[in-house]
Amino acid sequence: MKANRPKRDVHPDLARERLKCNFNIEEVTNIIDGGKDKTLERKKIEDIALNNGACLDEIPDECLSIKERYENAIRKSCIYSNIVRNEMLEITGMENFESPVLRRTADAFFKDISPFMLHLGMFVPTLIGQSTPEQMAEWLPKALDMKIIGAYAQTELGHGTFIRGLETTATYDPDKEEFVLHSPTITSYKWWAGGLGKTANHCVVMAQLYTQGECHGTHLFIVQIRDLDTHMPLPGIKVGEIGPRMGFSSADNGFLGFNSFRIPRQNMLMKHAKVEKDGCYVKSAKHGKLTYGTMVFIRVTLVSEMSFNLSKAATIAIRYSAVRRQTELRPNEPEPQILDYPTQQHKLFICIATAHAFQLTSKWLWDTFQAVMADVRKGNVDALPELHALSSCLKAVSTSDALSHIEQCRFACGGHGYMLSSNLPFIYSFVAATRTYEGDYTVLLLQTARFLVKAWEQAESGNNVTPTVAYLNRTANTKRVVWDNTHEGIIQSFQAIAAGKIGQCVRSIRDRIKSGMDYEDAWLMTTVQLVAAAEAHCRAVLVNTYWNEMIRLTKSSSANVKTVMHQLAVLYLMYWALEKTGDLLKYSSVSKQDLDDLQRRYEELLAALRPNAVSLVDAFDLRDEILHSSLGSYDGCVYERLMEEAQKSPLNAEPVNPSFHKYIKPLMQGKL
Ligand SMILES: CCCCC/C=C\C/C=C\C/C=C\C/C=C\C/C=C\CCC(=O)SCCNC(=O)CCNC(=O)[C@H](O)C(C)(C)COP(=O)(O)OP(=O)(O)OC[C@H]1O[C@@H](n2cnc3c(N)ncnc32)[C@H](O)[C@@H]1OP(=O)(O)O
Ligand SMILES: Cc1cc2nc3c(=O)[nH]c(=O)nc-3n(C[C@H](O)[C@H](O)[C@H](O)COP(=O)(O)OP(=O)(O)OC[C@H]3O[C@@H](n4cnc5c(N)ncnc54)[C@H](O)[C@@H]3O)c2cc1C
Repeated sequence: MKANRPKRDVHPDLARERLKCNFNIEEVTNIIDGGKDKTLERKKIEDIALNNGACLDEIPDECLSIKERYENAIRKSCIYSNIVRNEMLEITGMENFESPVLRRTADAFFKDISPFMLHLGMFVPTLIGQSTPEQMAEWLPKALDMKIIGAYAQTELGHGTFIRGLETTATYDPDKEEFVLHSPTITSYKWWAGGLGKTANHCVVMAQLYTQGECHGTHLFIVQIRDLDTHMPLPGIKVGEIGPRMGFSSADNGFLGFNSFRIPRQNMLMKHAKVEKDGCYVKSAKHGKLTYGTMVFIRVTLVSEMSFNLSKAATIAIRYSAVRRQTELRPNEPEPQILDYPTQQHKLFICIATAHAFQLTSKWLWDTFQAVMADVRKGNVDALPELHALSSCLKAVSTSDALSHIEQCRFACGGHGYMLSSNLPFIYSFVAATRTYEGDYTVLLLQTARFLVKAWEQAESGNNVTPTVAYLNRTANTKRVVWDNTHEGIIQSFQAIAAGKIGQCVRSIRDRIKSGMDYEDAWLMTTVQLVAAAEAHCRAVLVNTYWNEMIRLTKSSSANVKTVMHQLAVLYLMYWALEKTGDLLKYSSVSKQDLDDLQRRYEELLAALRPNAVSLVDAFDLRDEILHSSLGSYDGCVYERLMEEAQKSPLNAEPVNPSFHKYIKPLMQGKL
């Protein structure tokens, strides 16, 4: 079902915008992609996906029933995974099966979510991260070759956050050398796993391990849940889909219950702990939380995922704003493009800057993750707490910021932004889920806060702390930092805010303990402040990393590219400084005059960026097939596309709907 769309001339307003561009777009694209070779590789992979059946559906997905939508998503997922398996992985290399480039081509097929996403997104990474070499040899080739399709079943109806509270049990039976999986209560039913409801025939299950009469906490097991031939659930398995959701509508999120269901001993994923044939439990992990590794991995990848989603929303809203005209400024003058309104620029330019900030930070985070994992493989887990703290806060803040900026993009498109054909509601509901899944925002910031409180205490007593909190060594014992409106000054102010807030948390906890509370209650009473402190730390990390990476990556760029990349980074610093004026007043010597100057400079910067705005989103290089938007296509033919999409509404298939004769007419005639 491939729709042939008419090729149109570029809207004159967009064409004029492109003539104003004063920098080399390709250079910026190369920076975002991570180098010229990476851009070429991405384009090659996109060509393969888009020339091989990426489908613009004749009937929009949103006009289909739940069942039709799922079936269409499965049809396309099969085509897509075949292309990934047979063609794309040849280019990226099998080890890069999770490359963001592959991920973004998937959007050419699915406005919503592929039911296979969690197979590649979590099942395969769990096999890689949690298996012994023998288990990997057994399962991984089958999974990569789509001979088995998996899900990640951790969350239960009763618990998502508190993993130690999960209720599913895996009890070892040494006589048969099997584990017996059981769901003892309704709340122990697995709930939410993507692809579990109808698609997966296997899944990774997190369950409480019992052996020799003792509980050893949560461990991971690989479980076949459906017959590979008939796809019927195996005896002892109760599986289904959880029902309609805000987004993720084609991902068949599922529930799963076990009735004394048996699996072989070898199906416990035994990289970090094992159960011997006789039932003896042996732990080899040097760190108690290594079984949570897949979650850390996904949290790391989500930062780049947020950059991608934000760049899509920004492209749609900025191209639309260049074409949309509204309200005469002066009598008899043409209505301006809405992009000329500084209020519109304020909503949208931060989205471009944030997409850059997240992209550059995500590459740095990925390198950090790889280095820590290499250490872990050698048995050194010293850097794991810092990685956990860092990935937790960056996941929380990037998903939360992306969500609010994407909502601003929708606001920026007025009524048309509310149309599903704009794609903004799909992008929004996808990103809304990311703020919750893989660790809720508040919960993850509280994890970071635990690390920060310990780091603050170390710094306070004069000990050196780890790199991402090194600013505490400088600022832990300082009251207020001297305000300086350069980029270094603003970055230092963010570090001072973070240090000030963490210090205030430590004092609050100590005061509460002094007044008779135990540690747990004192911590609990301080959690509102602790969340704010962890967020402030994350902002300090983001501004510092974005700035340093921007400088590093533009060293050999042309002058105008340097300028525009510099402008975006300064805009990012100023935007957040102005958002946090209360904190600046509290933790730096900033004056009212300084803040007024900052506001004025920010407004001047919006105006300076205005001529390059459309080209900056062109530099994201998002093809129309990936954007799926009536408002954001490269040619800017917004009104034609809106009308075209309206024609596809099933309600327009007939001039008069039967409900007129059945209900409305009798009502009009007083016969109802
Ligand atoms: C064919 C088409 C496909 C195309 C797609 C292609 C590719 C896809 C690629 C990318 C796509 C992008 C993204 C989408 C992919 C997948 C995502 C989709 C769906 C989401 C799936 C899920 O949501 S899975 C479920 C996730 N669940 C959670 O995250 C639960 C959150 N809870 C926790 O993480 C934890 O349990 C906790 C941290 C809240 C608490 O744990 P607990 O055990 O109670 O620990 P504590 O007692 O509080 O702490 C003790 C101690 O441990 C430290 N710690 C905790 N966690 C970790 C860790 N992970 N690592 C290291 N250390 C850890 C903690 O800090 C404490 O330390 P201290 O005692 O020293 O303070
Ligand atoms: C679209 C989607 C896809 C998903 N896919 C999967 C999947 O494939 N596999 C899987 O296993 N799971 C999956 N999940 C589940 C997801 O990981 C959990 O929903 C998430 O971790 C949050 O847990 P929860 O639902 O138990 O929320 P809760 O923990 O019940 O949170 C509810 C509220 O309580 C607050 N709260 C909870 N604990 C604390 C605390 N200690 N301190 C302060 N506040 C707290 C939270 O901040 C939140 O405001 C998915 C969820 C969604 C929405």
